[in-house]
Amino acid sequence: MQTLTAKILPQTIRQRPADSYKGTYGRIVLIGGNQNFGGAIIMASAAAVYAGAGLVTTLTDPSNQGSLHARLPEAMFADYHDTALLTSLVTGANVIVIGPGLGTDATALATLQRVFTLVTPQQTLVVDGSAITLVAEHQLALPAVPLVLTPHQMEWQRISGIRIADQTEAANRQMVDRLHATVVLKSHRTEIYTPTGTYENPLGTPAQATGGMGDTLAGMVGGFLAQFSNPTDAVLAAVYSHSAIAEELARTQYVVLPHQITEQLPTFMKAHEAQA
Ligand SMILES: NC(=O)C1=CN([C@@H]2O[C@H](COP(=O)(O)OP(=O)(O)OC[C@H]3O[C@@H](n4cnc5c(N)ncnc54)[C@H](O)[C@@H]3O)[C@@H](O)[C@H]2O)[C@@H](O)CC1
Ligand SMILES: Nc1ncnc2c1ncn2[C@@H]1O[C@H](COP(=O)(O)OP(=O)(O)O)[C@@H](O)[C@H]1O
Ligand SMILES: [Mg+2]
Repeated sequence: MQTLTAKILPQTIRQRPADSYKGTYGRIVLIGGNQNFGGAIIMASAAAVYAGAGLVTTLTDPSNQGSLHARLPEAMFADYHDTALLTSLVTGANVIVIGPGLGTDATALATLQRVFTLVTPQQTLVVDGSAITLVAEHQLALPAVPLVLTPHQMEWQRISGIRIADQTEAANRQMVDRLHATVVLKSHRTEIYTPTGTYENPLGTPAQATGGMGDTLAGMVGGFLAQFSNPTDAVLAAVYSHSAIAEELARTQYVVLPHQITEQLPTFMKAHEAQA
């Protein structure tokens, strides 16, 4: 297992070319947030916007529209019950993030299944939170597209069948290769299994142990994938940045709130960008 270093940041985060516009930096849709978990998809969407994704649309329960726009006017809203709109937005996206706060009821399942049938190999799909639980509960086949899964240890147990105590590198690798996905296995020391390598994130702090921290990471992963050319590097750099910012904040804070990581992203990325 390789240990990630700060080198992944300038390797991934590029100075923006002058001759560019929002379309250059990707079109991302984030799907989730039922009537109870609206905060999850709002945090994920905010992370994608602050990471620099060009155009961000949030597909969620309509009860979340007001809070989404109050918190994040940069994001567009769509009702995830509107199947025609969902189809056109998913079809037009480069990156789709599904799962934060999606829940596991019939609407959530139908939405996930619809997205699985719509995505194509030209897109990248990030599957997080409830969407992972749904795949496990209903034994759904994952679509044959570039896939990133971001389970915590219990979600990984559900989808892989490997109990938390038995989640060794060898056991995880066998399952990752069967899933044909990049897997970000989140814990106090997150591991990233890519098609070609395995990485340990050396950073992270218990100040991060608060609800919404993973929702924020899912949005960052999506935001990095939307705009940086190497998808593996994009995932690695997002994981590293998430914890590096948290560690900086934890020097003076007992707990780090997910939205505070998001707020630091533009400054952090500027400090670590490579020169063109
Ligand atoms: N503000 C919000 O709207 C929030 C919504 N959330 C959403 O709630 C849904 C359910 O997700 P949860 O993860 O809370 O619930 P889950 O039931 O999926 O997972 C939590 C269970 O996993 C166990 N577990 C074992 N190892 C763990 C580890 N390393 N990290 C985390 N849990 C571990 C916990 O003890 C607990 O029993 C998701 O869709 C999520 O996005 C949560 O992110 C919390 C905040
Ligand atoms: N003690 C810890 N040390 C380091 N990182 C942690 C710790 N506890 C939680 N995290 C990080 O916080 C995030 C939690 O993700 P997740 O459980 O999906 O949260 P949520 O679904 O509530 O947003 C992961 O990135 C995990 O690595
Ligand atoms: Mg989560």
